Amino acid sequence: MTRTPVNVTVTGAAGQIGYALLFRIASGHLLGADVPVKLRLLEIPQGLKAAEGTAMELDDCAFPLLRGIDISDDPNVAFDGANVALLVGARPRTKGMERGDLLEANGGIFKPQGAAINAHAADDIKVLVVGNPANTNALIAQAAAPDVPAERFTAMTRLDHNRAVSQLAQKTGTPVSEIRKLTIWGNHSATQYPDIFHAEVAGKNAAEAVGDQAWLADTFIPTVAKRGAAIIEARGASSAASAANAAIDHVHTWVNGTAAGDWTSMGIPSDGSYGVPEGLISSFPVTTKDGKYEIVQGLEINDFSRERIDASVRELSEEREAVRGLGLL
Ligand SMILES: NC(=O)c1ccc[n+]([C@@H]2O[C@H](COP(=O)([O-])OP(=O)(O)OC[C@H]3O[C@@H](n4cnc5c(N)ncnc54)[C@H](O)[C@@H]3O)[C@@H](O)[C@H]2O)c1
Ligand SMILES: O=C(O)C[C@H](O)C(=O)O
Repeated sequence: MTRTPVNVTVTGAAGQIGYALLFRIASGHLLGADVPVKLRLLEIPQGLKAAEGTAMELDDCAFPLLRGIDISDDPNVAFDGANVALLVGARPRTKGMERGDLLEANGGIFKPQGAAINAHAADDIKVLVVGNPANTNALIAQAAAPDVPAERFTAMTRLDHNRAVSQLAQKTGTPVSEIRKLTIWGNHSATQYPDIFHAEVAGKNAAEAVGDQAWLADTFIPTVAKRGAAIIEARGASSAASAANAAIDHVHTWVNGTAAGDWTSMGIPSDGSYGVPEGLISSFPVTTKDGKYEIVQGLEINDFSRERIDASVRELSEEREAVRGLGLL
């Protein structure tokens, strides 16, 4: 039986991340090797021509799973019937800029997009916000979509998760495939907290395997938390291929499930777990199954972790207040 194609809307399709992302969606990495997709690309008017060029290249790949590409500068058209929405289009951070500086510039983009999702997306819509500041942009879009279940709006911390896995693998001389149960808590920003106290390296507790508190506090955490800025400094542009890869991982895991004995990190609306105020879109350890996620419960949080989780969550609360003040919530 031929499966109905899944409509995947990508905003900012002509940008750097878009260019790295679209080809992988079309080749089956987002949803699975047997799932046909239709791409709906949203750009601003100045980006339409470049999006058309990318669409020509997508055609030229003759991807068997790609069943159509529509391009629009109207969110009401681009989100019509969307099953998955990847909100990438935003203004990227440039050298010396903190993510907070972007709140006002990008807030205006996510409110109308949330409203268009509310009015036109399919009932099973799943939204991933990549554009920064991702957690608070997701909150803005969610607030503008009162008819969509709040938990369908998520923000990307999978890139941070993958960065942390890689750093830990390198430190312990272990393959990435042997690292499990790592957690990113809080905001996708320099305050995020990559937590290895419950992680495992080849089945052993990661903090014990590392056995080096100074490395954890002074090297690992800052390296992961400031990796985005380090990439901007080195490349002169923000991370693109690794961000696209993380977006693929986030949605693939959400739809297809986490492996037994492991979890992942997602920015999701808090239900109050671990003392994170309800409603903030904060990163948590989650397991996924049948297209739904659940926060991993019952983890013991030591003082070192508590302090860092609280600091990042405080920043999220401040961002929420700031966008409230701007009338975006
Ligand atoms: N969450 C993460 O881990 C993570 C990682 C890397 C980058 N990012 C963020 O992703 C975003 C995109 O990065 P990029 O490198 O692709 O930037 P880019 O500037 O190359 O591309 C952004 C694209 O978005 C388009 N755009 C702007 N406003 C739009 C709107 N209202 N509707 C549709 N399209 C719109 C632009 O025309 C442009 O083509 C940035 O905010 C960046 O900071 C997030
Ligand atoms: O840090 C940035 O501004 C880009 C992105 O969010 C990243 O983490 O690479």
